[in-house]
Amino acid sequence: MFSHSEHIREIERVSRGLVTGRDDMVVQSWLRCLDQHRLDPTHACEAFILPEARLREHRQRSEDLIRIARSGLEHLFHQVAGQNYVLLLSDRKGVTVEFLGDPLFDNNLRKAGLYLGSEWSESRAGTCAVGACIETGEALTIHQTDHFDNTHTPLSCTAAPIYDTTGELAAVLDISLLSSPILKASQSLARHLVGATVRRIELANLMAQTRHEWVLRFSRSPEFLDVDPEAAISIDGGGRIIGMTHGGAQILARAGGADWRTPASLIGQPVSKFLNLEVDGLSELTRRRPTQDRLVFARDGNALFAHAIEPQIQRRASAWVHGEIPQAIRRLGGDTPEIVALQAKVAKLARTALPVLIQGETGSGKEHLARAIHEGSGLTGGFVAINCAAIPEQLIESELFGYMPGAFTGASARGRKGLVEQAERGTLFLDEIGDMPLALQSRLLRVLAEKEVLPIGGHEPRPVNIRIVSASHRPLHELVAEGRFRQDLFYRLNAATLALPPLRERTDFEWIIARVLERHAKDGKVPVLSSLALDLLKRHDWPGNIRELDNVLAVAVALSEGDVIEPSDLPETLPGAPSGAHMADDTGGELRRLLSACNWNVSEAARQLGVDRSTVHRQIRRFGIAPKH
Ligand SMILES: Nc1ncnc2c1ncn2[C@@H]1O[C@H](COP(=O)(O)OP(=O)(O)OP(=O)(O)O)[C@@H](O)[C@H]1O
Repeated sequence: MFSHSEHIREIERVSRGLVTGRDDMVVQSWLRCLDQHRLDPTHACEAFILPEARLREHRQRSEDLIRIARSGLEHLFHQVAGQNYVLLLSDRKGVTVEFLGDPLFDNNLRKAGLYLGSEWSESRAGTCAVGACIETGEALTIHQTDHFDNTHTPLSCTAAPIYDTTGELAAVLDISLLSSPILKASQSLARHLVGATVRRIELANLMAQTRHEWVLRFSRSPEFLDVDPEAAISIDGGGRIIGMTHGGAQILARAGGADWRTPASLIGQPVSKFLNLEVDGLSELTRRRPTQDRLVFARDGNALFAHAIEPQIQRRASAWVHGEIPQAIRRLGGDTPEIVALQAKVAKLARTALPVLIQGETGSGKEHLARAIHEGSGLTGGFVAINCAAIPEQLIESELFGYMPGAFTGASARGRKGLVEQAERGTLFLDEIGDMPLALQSRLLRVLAEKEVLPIGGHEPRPVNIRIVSASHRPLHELVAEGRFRQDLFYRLNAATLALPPLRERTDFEWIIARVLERHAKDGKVPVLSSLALDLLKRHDWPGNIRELDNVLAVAVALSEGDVIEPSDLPETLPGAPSGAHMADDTGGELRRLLSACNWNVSEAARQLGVDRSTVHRQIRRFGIAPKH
């Protein structure tokens, strides 16, 4: 048994530059303990466990990492079950934020510092696996008397660093034994297992963060490429590297003669600098081709098997199957060639993360289409809609971006999440985007460009992952030309435009009528139209589109005697009336009925008629219509 005094003597010899047979990284760590951390080997310290409140802060900061790492940790714990190993996940300060160990030994583990909240930084605990791993950025084993502090010499600990996708050290995974065989070599299997677990955690993290970009995975053997790749990088549409696992960073660094310890020399660089590959060539490396054909050459001459994964967004299990048009999108219309072409375009766009702009007259079904895009996307979050024309300008900001507690007079004490955050992992539908005030357009642009949101009164932007669908009944490019809409925002929103035909031009007019009639079934019976009534509907202009049709048929169903709707059940002004003229009946009876059905909400009545509010007001004055009290 190595005594405390022998241990101190060895450390002193090392400090004088003598060779003692210890691994070099242990020697370097002892020297750091003496010279930088000013620790005294004669002074043994108990393990330090953080108070509850501070531990909570550390855990909160590492929440995402813990979530991603957990299944890897559990899998590893399973692999070493029954061998008394303890697993610690520590943050980059060395604080244990997650712990898996046998509860039978709880007390002993806690005493030894193998516990939640223990701090294993080198400056606090002396040479230890977590601390030395943080200092060097490399996987290592600190076995028994390798520890600087005599308190920890019974332990054998193996740790590996976990890097984030930008190449910064984010955490350390440690696997420790309270008592172990004398030989350090006994821990080489532990090092191998920890290394493999960390590799999978980093890969899961890269995949979780990369939805809209390419991921390129590597392996030296074609057999393992698709099932357990060794490394991965993510690449944006312009061919620049935007993320990497540590293995990925090492491949790039080797290929480009750079140092993985300076990630800035890798992130943001064109992939072609490191690999004999351009972004256009990535589609050649997808699973569609046999693995052994997917060989990529690094600039240093090394060859690697590669697997490229196309940009995607997270989907539900029942996600879209290639080639099939989802139900929600099929419900958009009948099967005329024009509508089928529209459905096919919608289906293709739905499964991408591209922002879509919908243009179409009022009431033509823009929101209906936006919902179908959301449902067809397989996104796991919700559909959140905001009508920029319907809420006062000064409220749009807090509605969209939310606010912090006490951000302004009258703000709720708990603050409020904005619609942008409520749409996390889902779709934010911005209806009548043309009515968004210019000042807010810049803030929205920031959300889209930076993928983060800053609530009113907040200082820390929060990351968001949303899909944006916007709509306008006015051609947005005209508003841009008039200087009323920011051009840069227009381009951001308008990766693709979908133009909804007005009802009068729809080739599936009868299909739409059938759907609307189904909605107005009375006692389970779907009303039918006489051929004359259908003829009248076909000849009308429908300035208010499907919403107007819906309203007209609702009234007709209510007025009709039997199941058949006759021309007499339809508004007199219907056939072929030019836009807006159908309000101009002599008595204003139609308008009166509509206004009372809308609770005298003039905007709503105008919407249903497909005319301006001022037109409705003019007609109200003209006919002297007033609400009944
Ligand atoms: N394809 C469709 N089939 C059946 N009903 C539809 C269809 N599209 C829209 N509708 C119905 O038409 C009405 C108007 O649709 P929606 O609100 O989507 O239109 P909009 O263009 O967003 O209107 P606005 O311009 O006023 O915002 C709704 O009652 C909706 O259910």
